[in-house]
Amino acid sequence: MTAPFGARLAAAMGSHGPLCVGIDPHPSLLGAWGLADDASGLRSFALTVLDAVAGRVAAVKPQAAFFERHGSAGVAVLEEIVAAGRDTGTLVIVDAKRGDIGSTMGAYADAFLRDGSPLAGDALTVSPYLGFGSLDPAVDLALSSGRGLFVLCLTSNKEGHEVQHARTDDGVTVAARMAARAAALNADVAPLGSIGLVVGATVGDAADRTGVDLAAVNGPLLAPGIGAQGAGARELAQVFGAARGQVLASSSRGVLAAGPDVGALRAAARQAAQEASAALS
Ligand SMILES: O=c1ccn([C@@H]2O[C@H](COP(=O)(O)O)[C@@H](O)[C@H]2O)c(=O)[nH]1
Repeated sequence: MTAPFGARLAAAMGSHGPLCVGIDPHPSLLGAWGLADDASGLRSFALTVLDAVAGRVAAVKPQAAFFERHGSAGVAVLEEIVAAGRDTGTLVIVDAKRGDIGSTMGAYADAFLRDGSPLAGDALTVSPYLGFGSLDPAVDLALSSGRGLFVLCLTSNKEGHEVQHARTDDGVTVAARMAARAAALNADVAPLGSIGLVVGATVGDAADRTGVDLAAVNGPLLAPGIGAQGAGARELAQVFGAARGQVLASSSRGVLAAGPDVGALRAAARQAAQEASAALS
């Protein structure tokens, strides 16, 4: 029986520090690395990132969109990278941000969270904006298979407030409601629940303003926005406060820009992990 994702992530962050390296094969990065913008370029890019950081960081996060834009050949590369990442023992968070009505969500859960599925990593990013309950099939399968979810809560983009800061009839913000639902699923779990949230490192004091109690979530907090989107150590410390021990900082372009040299990528990831660790300790 696989240990729960939250426990596996806590152990990985304890061993390697609180950094997740995003595998985002942007066309511009492929070009800068001297690779073609096709499936073979994607494959070289992603395998190089794994070579550089697997076994050295807590997690990697392939961004599905950059693979899907190449159709079935790109999805086949994503499958290969998910398998290769898992073989190294480094946790794989598939960033596909799925969300749909419950019956269709069951199919997404099968694709990304079921044992034996070629797209199943250790965790999946999901969108709760069809209602948190629409995620039930993914929650059930994640928890029963030792996997995890990262539910979008306070996203790093500037438009996120339009939905996430809105208040429902009872005056509670949408973001706070999503966080409370995740907290209920993680109640009494130690050391960390498996239903995490996405909270951008760029959101400033949004958690306070929206009434999101990050520490009470008792689950991991995936924090994109480091590096290319402008956040750094100061922002990490400011945004997460008392919840800093739950944070998995995520950087894609900030690390990937150091490639294609494996040693340079490794050094960039090491530096990002050290900075995140110092900011969050
Ligand atoms: O709120 C969110 C949720 C997800 N992301 C994803 O993280 C990476 C960020 O890449 P950088 O190059 O480090 O900016 C990317 O895959 C996004 O889709 C996010 O940025 N914000």
